[in-house]
Amino acid sequence: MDSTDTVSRGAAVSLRGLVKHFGDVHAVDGVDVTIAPGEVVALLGPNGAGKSTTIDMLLGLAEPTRGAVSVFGRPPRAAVAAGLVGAMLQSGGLLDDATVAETVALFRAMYPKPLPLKEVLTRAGLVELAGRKVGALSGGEKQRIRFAVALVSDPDLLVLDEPTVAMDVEARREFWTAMRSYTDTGRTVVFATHYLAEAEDYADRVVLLRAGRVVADGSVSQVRSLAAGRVITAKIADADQAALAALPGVTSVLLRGEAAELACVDSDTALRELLNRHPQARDIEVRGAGLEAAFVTLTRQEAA
Ligand SMILES: Nc1ncnc2c1ncn2[C@@H]1O[C@H](COP(=O)(O)OP(=O)(O)OP(=O)(O)O)[C@@H](O)[C@H]1O
Repeated sequence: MDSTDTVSRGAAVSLRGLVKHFGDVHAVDGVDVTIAPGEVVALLGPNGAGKSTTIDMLLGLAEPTRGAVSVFGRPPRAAVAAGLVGAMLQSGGLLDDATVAETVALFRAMYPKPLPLKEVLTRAGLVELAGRKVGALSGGEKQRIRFAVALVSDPDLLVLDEPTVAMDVEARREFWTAMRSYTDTGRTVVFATHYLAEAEDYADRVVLLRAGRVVADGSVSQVRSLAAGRVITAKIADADQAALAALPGVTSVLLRGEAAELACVDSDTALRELLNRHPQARDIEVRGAGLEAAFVTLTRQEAA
């Protein structure tokens, strides 16, 4: 047994050299990620980055072209069959004529030791909707049913593909409160999202994907500082957009009259060069950039 095997045995999720091609499309192109039990991991990336394809392989819904997936040391399907994994997918079909309680009861019947019905309904915020027909619910309410279904087996790992996509701000907040009470019990969560604020607020770790590859992997603050770590603002007379953009350490420039805003991967080098070339620059400020700036820079850099 090599050291990688030792690591993946204790891991909640191990993705090794994972590749998925659809003809010429390299949806996932060599992903290596190990997730420890208890981690809450956000999968971030622009459209088509490979998030859903990765999740499908993680759940055993798609076979990798190459590479290996294990969940709690087992093949994904075995982990799912053992009730270790709960999933909330974008396309999960629901029966419109069944009530909320009937729907949850149906899924409970699939597992040997499901959570009590009342507890599932409470955790998913569905107690008041229990008797309602599924077809009469809003998009956000249906998402709560999908969350309940993901919880019925009392899984150790929850996998969520854009869980709050149809929810308004209040529903999203309630969803994450419910999720927090679940993760506080030490469960592992992997969620894909387009909302950077959700990754920032709820994930311990961010895995940033672009074109099927991992372009950043670390805590929110590590990923934030990896790319557009800093933004320099300054007033510069006779500034030239292209010349500023060509300064070492600068990734992009916004220029309005004399006011320049420089997104930087290396703000120390950029600032030295800026003052060298524009000694008259004034009102200089250097500040940290948000996760959104890092996201834009990292995904754009790779595209170039
Ligand atoms: N069944 C399929 N057949 C052919 N191409 C596919 C298939 N599924 C996904 N793809 C392609 O693989 C790439 C990755 O898609 P994927 O759905 O995994 O991305 P994503 O990051 O989840 O995107 P989004 O944020 O839009 O959901 C895309 O180019 C997509 O068109």
